Order: sequence, then C-alpha cells, then structure tokens
Amino acid sequence: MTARWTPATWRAKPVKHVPTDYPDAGAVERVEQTLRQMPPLVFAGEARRLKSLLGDVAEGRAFLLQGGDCAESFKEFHADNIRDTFRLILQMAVVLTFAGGKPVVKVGRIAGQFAKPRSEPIETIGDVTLPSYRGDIINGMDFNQAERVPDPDRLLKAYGQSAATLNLLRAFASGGYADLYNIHRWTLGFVGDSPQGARYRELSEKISEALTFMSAVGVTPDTQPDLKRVEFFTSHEALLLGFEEAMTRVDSTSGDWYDTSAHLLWIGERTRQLDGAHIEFMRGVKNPIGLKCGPTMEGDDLLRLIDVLNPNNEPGRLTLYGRFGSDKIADRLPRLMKATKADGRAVVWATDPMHGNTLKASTGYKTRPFDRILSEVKTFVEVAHSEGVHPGGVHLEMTGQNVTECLGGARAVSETDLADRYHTHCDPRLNGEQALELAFLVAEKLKAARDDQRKVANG
Ligand SMILES: O=C[C@H](O)[C@H](O)COP(=O)(O)O
Ligand SMILES: C=C(OP(=O)(O)O)C(=O)O
Ligand SMILES: [Mn+2]
Repeated sequence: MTARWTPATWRAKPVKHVPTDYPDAGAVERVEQTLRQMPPLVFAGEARRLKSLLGDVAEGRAFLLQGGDCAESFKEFHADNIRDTFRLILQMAVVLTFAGGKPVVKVGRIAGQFAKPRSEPIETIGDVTLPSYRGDIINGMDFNQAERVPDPDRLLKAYGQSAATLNLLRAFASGGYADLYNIHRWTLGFVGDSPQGARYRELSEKISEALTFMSAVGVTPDTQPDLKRVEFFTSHEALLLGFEEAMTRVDSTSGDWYDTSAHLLWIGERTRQLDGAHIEFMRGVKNPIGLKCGPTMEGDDLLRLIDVLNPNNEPGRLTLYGRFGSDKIADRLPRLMKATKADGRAVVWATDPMHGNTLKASTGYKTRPFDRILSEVKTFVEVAHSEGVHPGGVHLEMTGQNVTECLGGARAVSETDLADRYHTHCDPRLNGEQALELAFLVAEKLKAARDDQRKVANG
C-alpha cells in the first residue's frame, strides 16, 4: 500500500542539500507561513497543459526545448536579461521546429531557478574557509562570512523576483512580442553580425514568405491567434523543499496538489535517492516533473524511481534528462533507454549535455567545451534512434547575454577569453550565439536522423 502523502511528509525522510544551519529556525517557519499566504505563481490548469504537451513529446509528436540560467540571481535581475533569454528560446525553437517539422514545447529555467546543490559544502580561498554559495534563495555569493550565512528573507525576495519575472514573460508571450510576424526582430544584438545571425535571417525570410502565402489563403493572426502568441512555461530544480512545500496548494478544479512555484519541477542528480526527501515530496505533486539521470544510475534504479514518480504511467508526467558526459553517454544511456522501453514506461527522454561536461580551465574558471556539449547531444540522438526511442528534447544552461563562460563555438572562445565576461553565479552557460549554433547543429542532426528513418521505412 502506498504511504499517505502531504506536502510535509518529506520532513520525515533523510534530506540532502537543504540547509539545516539557519541561525533562527523560527524565522524560517515565519517566512514559510508568509509564503503560504501568497498568490500562486502558476495555475494548476497551466501545469496540466504542459503535461499534455509533454505527453505529445513522450509519444514522439513534439520536441522539448528547456533552457536558461544555471542559477538566477538577484544581481542580474533585469527586464533586458529576461527578454534576451526569452527571445533566444523563441529563436532556437524556430530553428528546431523548421528542421524537425514538429512543435517545440518551450520551457525556461527561469522565474524560480535559485537554489543550488554544491559538490563541496565549503570553499577555501587562500587561508579563509567559508560555507559554499548555495544560490541566492539561500545565501550570498560574495566571499565573506556574513553573506554565506543562510538568510530566510531571501525566500521572500526570490518569490518576489519570480513573480515579476513571470509577469513580464506572460506579457512577452501573449502581448505581441512573440508574434511570428516579428520573427526578424528576435535577433539578439550581438548575434546579428555572426554566421548564426546570418543563418537565422535566411530562415526567418523563408518563414516570412510562408506567412505571406498563408495570409493570401486566409490564414492570418485574426483567424489563427496562435500565430501571434506562444505558450511558454517555467521550471526549476525543486531543491529547497521548505519553499516548494509552502507554494504547494490544492487545486480547486481537480482536488489535487500542485506545486504552484513553477509549471515543471525537476529532481537533481544529487537528490534522487529513492528513500530521500526530494523523491517523497515530488511523488505527491501533480505537476509534470523531471528527473536527472547521471552516469551511476542503473536500469533497475531508474525503474524503481519511475514506480514511485509515475505509478500510473501517464505520458507527460515524467521527463528524464540524461546527463552523463560526452565520454560516458554511449556506454550509459543505452541500458537506461532499454530499461524504460522494454518495460513500456511512457516517459520523455531528453538530454542535458551540460552537467557531465564541466571542467576546470588552466586559468581556474569552471567551463564547458562547446564540442563536448555538441558531441553529447549527437550521441543522444544516435542512441535514441538505435534504441527506437524518440529523442525528445534538450535541457541547456544558456543566456541571451554575450558572456564568455563556455569554450569554443564559432567564435572559438579560448581559455584566456573566459575572464572577459564570466558572469555566471554557478555553472558556465552557453552564450546567445553558442546556443543558436547548437540549435542549428541539433536541427541538422534531427533532420538527418529523420531522413534515415524515412529511407528505411520506404525500403
Ligand atoms: O548546477 C549544478 C550544480 O549545482 C553545480 O554543477 C555544482 O557545482 P559545483 O561542483 O561547483 O559545486
Ligand atoms: C544541478 C543541476 O544539474 P544536475 O542535478 O544534473 O547536476 C542543474 O541542472 O543545475
Ligand atoms: Mn548547473
């Protein structure tokens, strides 16, 4: 029999990466109480809509594009940054839709992606050792004792920033900015004069021609309102469970529990223990959810987790993100895909080509080579095809800003370039140009795989 679940049952389980060192536990409880009274950030009906779109992905009829910062921050909170991430996702989605001939489900790592699990609990610089930075919703990034103390008021600030971010995203998505007739205007300033910019302009010309044709035959934004808006969803890692619990409410329509802090929540690689608090919390909320699958996961571990997280085998409920590293994916992914396929599990298989490909540059920066990211995506598509599984999507850390955090790409960012504009609060992100380049390359790969399949089908 399944044990009773409430939004608080996780509290009786072993928990990792949730701070236990707040100086005043009473202050945390008061903040969580305040959050319980706050309006939801998203509606249950929207989460159900995303689940249904992800159901299409699970069945091979659509593709998931999920991306944004590794860690949002209070310091980089600005309308321009939100707009730039949003339009980068629109641009990439156009590229992928055009090549794949399938709708692209757009999900940002945004409006709530604040809490970070860290490899080490402490950080040492020179002869000073302090607790690690754990994301702006927990403590501060500056290297001094006061900043590194967990502060519960940060939960309220993160809530406020998420609400303001979502407000702007909703306006961009439905207030005219995302109108397909604006396709030329989505180009990011600094990408405009790059080879990717030129390639994107070419593609947007083709799409504009198609729109002119459609309008001539009577399909216009008036008859087809979907041409002037997009559906855009939010997501983050459900790490800070006190915050997630406080945002979890009963939906009056269905009577089910939804975590209203984002449409989609995922479980990180470091917190996916079957008997742990994060799995306990996530099994009870009805949102679509994700699970990171790293190199140590075996097929049987995965099936036991799916038993708990998606017991009714609902397509769209569970998205799996393989994150192995370009050198391990060919060895690790096939057995996991075989396990879900042989057992008839209705899941979305996606790739996170970022987290297995992190290294330290000789200059000391944490970075990721573009080539390895691309190689992991390519291997993902190949393995999926040979296993007869739909390569359902990509999950990326990226920004619309012109940062220098990942190595390589068309402009060949070098180890010495990293220092120029290294702004991330946690992991290195693809910049707008690298992300668009990746979208073009993934599009080619998907198209080639699709053509191959067609050839096989036609004998
Ligand atoms: O975003 C993921 C993790 O929080 C991150 O990769 C951890 O980084 P660290 O190894 O520097 O702690
Ligand atoms: C923490 C993250 O990834 P993972 O759990 O896969 O390491 C992340 O997505 O930022
Ligand atoms: Mn990360």
